[in-house]
Amino acid sequence: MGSSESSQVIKSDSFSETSSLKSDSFTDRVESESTLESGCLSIVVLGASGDLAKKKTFPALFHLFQQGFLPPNEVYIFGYARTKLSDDGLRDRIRGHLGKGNEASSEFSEAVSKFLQLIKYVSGSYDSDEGFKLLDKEISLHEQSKNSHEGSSRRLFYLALPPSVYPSVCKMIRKHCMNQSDLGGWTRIVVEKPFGKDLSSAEELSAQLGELFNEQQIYRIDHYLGKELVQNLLVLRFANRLFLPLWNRDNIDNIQIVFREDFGTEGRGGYFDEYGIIRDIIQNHLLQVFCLVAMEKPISLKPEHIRDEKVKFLQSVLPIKDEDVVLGQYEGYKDDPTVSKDSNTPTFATAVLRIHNERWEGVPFILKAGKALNSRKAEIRVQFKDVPGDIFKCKKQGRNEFVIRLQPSEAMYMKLTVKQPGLEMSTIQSELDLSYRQRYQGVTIPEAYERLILDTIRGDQQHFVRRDELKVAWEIFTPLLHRIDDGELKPIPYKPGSRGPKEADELLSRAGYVQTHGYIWIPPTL
Ligand SMILES: NC(=O)C1=CN([C@@H]2O[C@H](COP(=O)(O)OP(=O)(O)OC[C@H]3O[C@@H](n4cnc5c(N)ncnc54)[C@H](OP(=O)(O)O)[C@@H]3O)[C@@H](O)[C@H]2O)C=CC1
Ligand SMILES: O=C1O[C@H](COP(=O)(O)O)[C@@H](O)[C@H](O)[C@H]1O
Repeated sequence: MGSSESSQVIKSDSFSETSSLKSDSFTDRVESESTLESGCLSIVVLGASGDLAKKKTFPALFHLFQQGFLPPNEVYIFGYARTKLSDDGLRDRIRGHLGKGNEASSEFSEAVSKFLQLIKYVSGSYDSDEGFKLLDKEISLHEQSKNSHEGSSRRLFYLALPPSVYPSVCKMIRKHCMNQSDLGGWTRIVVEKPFGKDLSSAEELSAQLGELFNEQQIYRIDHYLGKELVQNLLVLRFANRLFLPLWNRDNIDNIQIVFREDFGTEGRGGYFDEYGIIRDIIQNHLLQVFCLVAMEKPISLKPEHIRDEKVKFLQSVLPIKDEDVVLGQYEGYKDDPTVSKDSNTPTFATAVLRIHNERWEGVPFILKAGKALNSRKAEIRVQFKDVPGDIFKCKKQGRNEFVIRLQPSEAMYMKLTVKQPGLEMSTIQSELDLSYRQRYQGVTIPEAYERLILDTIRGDQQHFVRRDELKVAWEIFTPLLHRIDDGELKPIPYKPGSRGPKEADELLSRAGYVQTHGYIWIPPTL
């Protein structure tokens, strides 16, 4: 990319125009740099025949369409992949995945039909000129049909593709499908994880993409950053006086960030075996949550200020020691014909991360993720230190814990010791509970992808991973990953449907976590 064109694109991305797109995010009110534009918008889903496109990308686009964020007079959606399909063939593939519970209503069917009519399919390969020339022609036809002025149209390319084809696809987009940006138009690309396999491959990929697009045009998506309770973390920490004095090594003993799934790698064994649970979940999703839980307050909500703080925090993470890691592999994992018979790939991992900074020195952060476990949930568990001077002799009952349940049943609850109601002066464990289903009845929590795609259209990179952030994330995990790849660390077998290897619980208690016995939080029912 010529430098003048590159700077022109940056400039156009910071234009602020009036918009027909709805905008109600609080970041808009607090001096966000996100753009508000109108004009022709072409959304291109590359890999449209695939699993992610069908299950996440098209449904997210449909929900945005239903809410009026993708006005039919401005927006057209293109699916692109190698598979030979007609427009109707693609529509039939995705139709059944668009519902969110109200499928029976005629209003819903009407919305589905209108949405599907906005979709066109173009077939072509990922590295040949013809397919992308054809794609450009179709996009241009759409832009002309909307009387869009050259230079004012917007083109969003969503790469729902294996990362191995990112470089060739990006080259083709750059060569054939770029938009002029002189009237505020833009070209943006969204790339999925896994972004590389280790530090050097990620850096190589970043360099390849960096030659073609500038950082303002690249949206590295991590869908955990679009989850409601993840988006709430900065508000919770920095808009509540209550937490400010408590959120540090003086008060907090340990923090867990946990991801559990109650199913295995079904249907994705080939992909998973190459990557494993650390690359699939911990290095990206859990690490992003970790940043938001522990980073310092950004000077504003501008995307660069937030991402600067994340990078600074990640740079203070100490190298991970082998004795701070437990790996597991569920029994039966290798029965999948797409998985190597002598696979050393972990499907479970617990890693204790330690921070070298003033706030967190000595506080272990325990990142845990596993497939084929006994439940499906993701949560953050902040365990406070014991109360000094235990006059109620209640220490053994449990410590205060602040739990943020990301999914399912979004909630925040604080485990407290209270007086047992009645005549006796005895204590029990209870909770202050904010359960979203109960507190926000009738409010639909948007899907992560829905929010993040809207951000890409608005040009808000706050919830996307910056290149230097990605680099530090890989720096933290690459030495450990290489030791696993070389077979120096081996996963311990565990039974599907269990808690994972018992060694992980032993590591947890070595790190200082004290389990509360005889208490369990039950999500309130309506
Ligand atoms: N599926 C999921 O739940 C999630 C996926 N992701 C990420 O999203 C991206 C897409 O995932 P997913 O949809 O599952 O992937 P798929 O394996 O379904 O691939 C998507 C499409 O890419 C094309 N494709 C597949 N393999 C190759 C190949 N080796 N070379 C060229 N083209 C290929 C196929 O289209 P055709 O042959 O028609 O061209 C396929 O339909 C990946 O980066 C993945 O890691 C991230 C989070 C969750
Ligand atoms: O990125 C991925 O995430 C899913 C879990 O996402 P969730 O939103 O359902 O928690 C995981 O199943 C998959 O292995 C991984 O690639």
